[in-house]
Amino acid sequence: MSDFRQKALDYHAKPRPGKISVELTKPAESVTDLALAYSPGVAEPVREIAADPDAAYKYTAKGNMVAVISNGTAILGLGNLGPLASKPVMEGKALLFKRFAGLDSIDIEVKHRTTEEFITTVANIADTFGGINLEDIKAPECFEIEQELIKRCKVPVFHDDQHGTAIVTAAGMLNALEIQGKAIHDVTIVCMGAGAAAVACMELLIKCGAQRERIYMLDRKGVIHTRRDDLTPHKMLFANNTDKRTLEDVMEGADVFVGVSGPDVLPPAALSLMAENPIVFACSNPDPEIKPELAHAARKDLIMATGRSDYPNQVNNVLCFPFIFRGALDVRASAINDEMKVAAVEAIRSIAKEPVPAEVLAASQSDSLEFGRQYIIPKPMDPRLCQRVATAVAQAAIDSGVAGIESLPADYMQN
Ligand SMILES: NC(=O)C1=CN([C@@H]2O[C@H](COP(=O)(O)OP(=O)(O)OC[C@H]3O[C@@H](n4cnc5c(N)ncnc54)[C@H](OP(=O)(O)O)[C@@H]3O)[C@@H](O)[C@H]2O)C=CC1
Ligand SMILES: CC(=O)C(=O)O
Ligand SMILES: [Mg+2]
Repeated sequence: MSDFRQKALDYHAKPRPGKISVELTKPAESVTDLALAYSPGVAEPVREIAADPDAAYKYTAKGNMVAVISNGTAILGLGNLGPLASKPVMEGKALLFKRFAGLDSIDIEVKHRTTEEFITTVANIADTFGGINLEDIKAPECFEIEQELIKRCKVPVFHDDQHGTAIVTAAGMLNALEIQGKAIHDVTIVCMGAGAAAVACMELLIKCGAQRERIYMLDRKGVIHTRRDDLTPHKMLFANNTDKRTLEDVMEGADVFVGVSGPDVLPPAALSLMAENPIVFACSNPDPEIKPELAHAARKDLIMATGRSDYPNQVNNVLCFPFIFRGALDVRASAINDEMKVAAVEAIRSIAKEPVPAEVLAASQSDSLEFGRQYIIPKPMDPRLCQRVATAVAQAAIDSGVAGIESLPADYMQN
């Protein structure tokens, strides 16, 4: 067994299994404490909530609690390994919610037979939480699941692999294009993968100015084009009227490659076909579409990003989901809308252009980080992410009319 594999297993197993636990926020030592916490005192908030459901935000942990919910059908790039096997990833998301945004979070892995059964299960428990983060649910079911849950739930529902990934990809891409001297309107984009992350990333890049006709999307069968008769409705949105059929066909002259598919599917030789100053986001986890060492050996003029923590330029939804939920929950937003997503993109990308605090350099084990090819996007441990992204998202929720409060407190995110 490799050293790293053993270390990762030990990290999860010791000193106690798993990565999260529950902590108490009130004293529970004496009979007086118990009389308040449990019987008879607990009856008072019960009566308040029965009379007014919003009182749950005042008397329970609901307003600071996110459910991370999966069925394990697209666990990272590992595939459909079932709900229980997804638990380490979902606990990991809970760890990140707490560590980076102070949000309490619990993982829920759902076994189900039909899509409707999954939707009903989540809808039936949604009121317990301030928000629902859907995770690692494969396409195409993820699209129906998210849309239906948004309709049925009063709290924000957000499929992280779609929108968290899209927000971070757009933030990193806009910066990378700026560094490479390219305009988003003019670039040709190859997107390897046509699932949850791919569709949302390309739709958001289009909202940011990319041209749909200049995007070539591929699935396991190759280029998605108008003469294919096996396309789902979401793939159809990206069907090109083109004679190009293979990865090599579309990489010829391309400016940008975005990989949200699987490991090692981009051969180094394909990089030599790309235009000058190309951008490669190989975002599949844990193993990218191409290893950065191979990509840099093939192209010296490249900007390269992966989804991993152990290479420069980590394009990963961890830069978004803790903070977008922090902002949404703090203003009791009923939804996470496009205005909030765009606000998150701008807030994330702006941080990369500013000097990096010493604590972030230390945590990143770097001597220096400066906006450029090796630093297009902030590091997850940058405390400015929580302040700036949550504030921008909360304000956008208020301005777009989905918040439950009228204005942000003057000292919001000041401490
Ligand atoms: N860095 C980040 O923040 C994130 C990275 N990801 C990564 O993106 C990948 C996809 O996740 P997600 O969209 O949720 O999963 P989905 O199951 O929804 O979609 C997977 C897509 O990838 C395609 N695909 C898989 N293997 C290949 C291959 N060998 N060649 C071409 N296409 C392939 C599938 O093709 P087909 O339709 O033909 O089955 C499908 O369209 C994962 O590796 C995941 O780790 C996801 C979210 C965030
Ligand atoms: C990062 C993430 O959510 C994924 O790879 O699925
Ligand atoms: Mg995921």
